[in-house]
Amino acid sequence: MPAVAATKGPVLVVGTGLIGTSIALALTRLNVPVWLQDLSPTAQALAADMGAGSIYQGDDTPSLVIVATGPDVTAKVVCDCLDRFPNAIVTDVASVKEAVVAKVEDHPQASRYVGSHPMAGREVAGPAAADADLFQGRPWVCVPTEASSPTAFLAVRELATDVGAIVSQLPAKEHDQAVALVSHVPQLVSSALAARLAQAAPNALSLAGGGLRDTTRIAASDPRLWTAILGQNAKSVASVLGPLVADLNQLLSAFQASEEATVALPPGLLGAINQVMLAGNEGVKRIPGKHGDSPIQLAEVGVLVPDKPGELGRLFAEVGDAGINIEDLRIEHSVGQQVGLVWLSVAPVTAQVLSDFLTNQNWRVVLA
Ligand SMILES: NC(=O)C1=CN([C@@H]2O[C@H](COP(=O)(O)OP(=O)(O)OC[C@H]3O[C@@H](n4cnc5c(N)ncnc54)[C@H](O)[C@@H]3O)[C@@H](O)[C@H]2O)C=CC1
Ligand SMILES: O=C(O)C(=O)Cc1ccc(O)cc1
Repeated sequence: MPAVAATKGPVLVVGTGLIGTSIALALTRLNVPVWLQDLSPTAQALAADMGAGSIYQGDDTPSLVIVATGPDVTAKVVCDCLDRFPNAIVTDVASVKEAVVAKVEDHPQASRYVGSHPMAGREVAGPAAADADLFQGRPWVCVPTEASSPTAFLAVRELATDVGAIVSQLPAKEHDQAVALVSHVPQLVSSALAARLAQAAPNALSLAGGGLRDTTRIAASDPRLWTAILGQNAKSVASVLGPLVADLNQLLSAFQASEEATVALPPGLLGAINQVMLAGNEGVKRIPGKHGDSPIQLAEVGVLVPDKPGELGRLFAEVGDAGINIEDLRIEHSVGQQVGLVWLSVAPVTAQVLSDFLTNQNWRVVLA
């Protein structure tokens, strides 16, 4: 993050929930003056108490307005802000862009608007969950309209860079298609999968491991926000969901054939399973690495860590002593066990060295 912000304040954040307050915290940390406004007096006051800025009193003029309300009201709030602040640049952070841009483009002052979308968030809504580091190293898409001025575009780019994000640019329609694939349909699939668990027997749930946790983490997301997001991106979501459902139906037919078959393995079933597994292997390899750079292959080293205070810290310190960088991390917990399985992702050439080193230090090590 730059030590000196390029963003020229004062900045007005309208909507001091998770995203608005996170941006406000990041800008305040850079000494940019920030004003906060929310329909909810509680959200507004809590954001101010968290150190995100001061409550907007209505008599000063911001240079930049960031609209961070739900996507269903974003276009209207952006247009209101273009009217209220005749010299300010206005951006928004809504997860869907085509519906917002289509409405704002008709505004006579649309040259002062550039849309944006930080690709970072959390399952929890509201200012209490905000984090000044939320956007560090995360993608941030700038979505200029035909009317956007270069000055407005530059201001929004600078905002994204100031909060530590990696900036890119897309037209609204392409943006919406891309996020349908990488964010909106994954949310639906995760929720639909987790919904299967609602009536599951406790015995079955007690067997849950990392696989289920990984695939259902985002099912805890805010239903109100996601209903608005998905409703606004229906066309693009349908274009991803349709082929996915077709693939699942094909798989289902292969499995159902086995229910009716007289032989244990009906022809076609294993081929259909293998095909989806191979296609999945190809797809997952294409997800970019942690800094948005080209996909990197990492090796995982599993370490059994006692469920006691300080043990994780001790493990990390010892990995540091070995001179090895932890690229990523996940933890599997088992019900009723006093240990957790910590999976350390490291450069493949260092995996065996790390495993030997930690074994020598009396850790229980598993190589993936
Ligand atoms: N939650 C996430 O992970 C991400 C959300 N976004 C987008 O950011 C925007 C905000 O999302 P969150 O911060 O998660 O929601 P949130 O629910 O935490 O905050 C939204 C805030 O906007 C306020 N608000 C609603 N209408 C308003 C109005 N007319 N004037 C002033 N305040 C108003 C609400 O009172 C609430 O405090 C949404 O458009 C969402 O699509 C973008 C990236 C990630
Ligand atoms: O995609 C993810 O997993 C996130 O990082 C969270 C997220 C949720 C909603 C968005 O509009 C953008 C990002």
